[in-house]
Amino acid sequence: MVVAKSWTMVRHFEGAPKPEDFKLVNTELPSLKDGELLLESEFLSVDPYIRPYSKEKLKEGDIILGSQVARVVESNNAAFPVGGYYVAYAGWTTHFISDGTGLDALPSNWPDNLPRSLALGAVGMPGVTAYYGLLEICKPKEGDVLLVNAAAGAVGSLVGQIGKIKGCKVVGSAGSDEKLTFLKEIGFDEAFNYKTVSSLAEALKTASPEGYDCYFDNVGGKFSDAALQQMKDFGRITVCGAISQYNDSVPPSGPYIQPYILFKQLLMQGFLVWTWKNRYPEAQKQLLQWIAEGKLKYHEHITNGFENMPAGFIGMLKGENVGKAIIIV
Ligand SMILES: NC(=O)C1=CN([C@@H]2O[C@H](COP(=O)(O)OP(=O)(O)OC[C@H]3O[C@@H](n4cnc5c(N)ncnc54)[C@H](OP(=O)(O)O)[C@@H]3O)[C@@H](O)[C@H]2O)C=CC1
Ligand SMILES: CCCCCCCCC/C=C/C=O
Repeated sequence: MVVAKSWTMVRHFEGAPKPEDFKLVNTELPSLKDGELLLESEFLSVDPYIRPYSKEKLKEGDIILGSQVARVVESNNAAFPVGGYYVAYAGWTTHFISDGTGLDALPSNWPDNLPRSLALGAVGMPGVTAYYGLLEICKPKEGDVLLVNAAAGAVGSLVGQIGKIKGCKVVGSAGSDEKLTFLKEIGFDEAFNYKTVSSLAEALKTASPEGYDCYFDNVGGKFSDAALQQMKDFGRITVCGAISQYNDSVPPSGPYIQPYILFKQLLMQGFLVWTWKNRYPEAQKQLLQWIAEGKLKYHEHITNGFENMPAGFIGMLKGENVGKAIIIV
């Protein structure tokens, strides 16, 4: 008999998630039926989307949303043999039973020297987000100036590097000086700490006096208010995230952006990686190749221990991570 440990939501988050919003529960799993398999989570992912989506997708007592790389430990389904590794969206749990629906095998050419946790990061959902969100919406061209915020995180650090591969000048913003050093190490041309600059507008102008052709927005809010004013005519904007607003219970009223969009003739489009689900393999193949060629560097921020998962999640939302925040069971 297997006991699954799972993190459940005690109450809906109000403002920033707090340790007391989470409860660890043990559940005895039943024996497998025909066609079922038992999986054990090896790596789990903590991602910003959990904060906004939990409101509409979860009720109190449910297992927290999330994905993992899990190994098949028992199987009554010949299509999923013991020992196979899959990415699943089974939530914050150490073990789960599946009939195979929704399990994604790791890419078949997974190199022996790469950690499987990358299937949750640079070669997984965040990697695919950076790839299509940048290339299909911002459509960067050689010589373009690209701006990305939350630049030292899972998505942002890849966006900047893909921008460099495509011949852009890349400017990043992040929330600590340690992160700025990281951004320079992975090839960003300019980087500033949005928490310590005296004026966002001035920091954006100093980093690129001629303005920005492409803006990959992970943050929204005041940062975007400032960034829109620095766009060049016909600039392209990917609205990928709005992390500065996920904890707001009342939407802030902001400057109204229509005049900037109108007079600069900007293109601004929301992006959800889920829409690109059937094109994951194409992006993953390219991401793996760039990693193998040394053109794309990945960095992981590891929290050890399933019992520390809420702390890893809360810490990521506060900006403690450099690169992809991962939990090792
Ligand atoms: N649209 C889509 O399909 C997807 C969207 N996303 C979005 O992309 C963004 C980045 O996700 P991901 O790379 O996984 O996460 P990150 O690894 O970038 O971690 C989140 C980071 O956000 C930054 N942050 C937190 N609060 C604020 C704030 N108030 N203002 C500015 N920055 C803040 C922190 O960095 P710092 O120290 O710099 O503040 C923190 O490290 C998120 O908005 C997420 O929702 C992610 C995946 C898919
Ligand atoms: C129950 C929802 C699972 C969705 C996982 C993928 C999230 C993609 C969209 C992210 C948006 C903002 O972070």
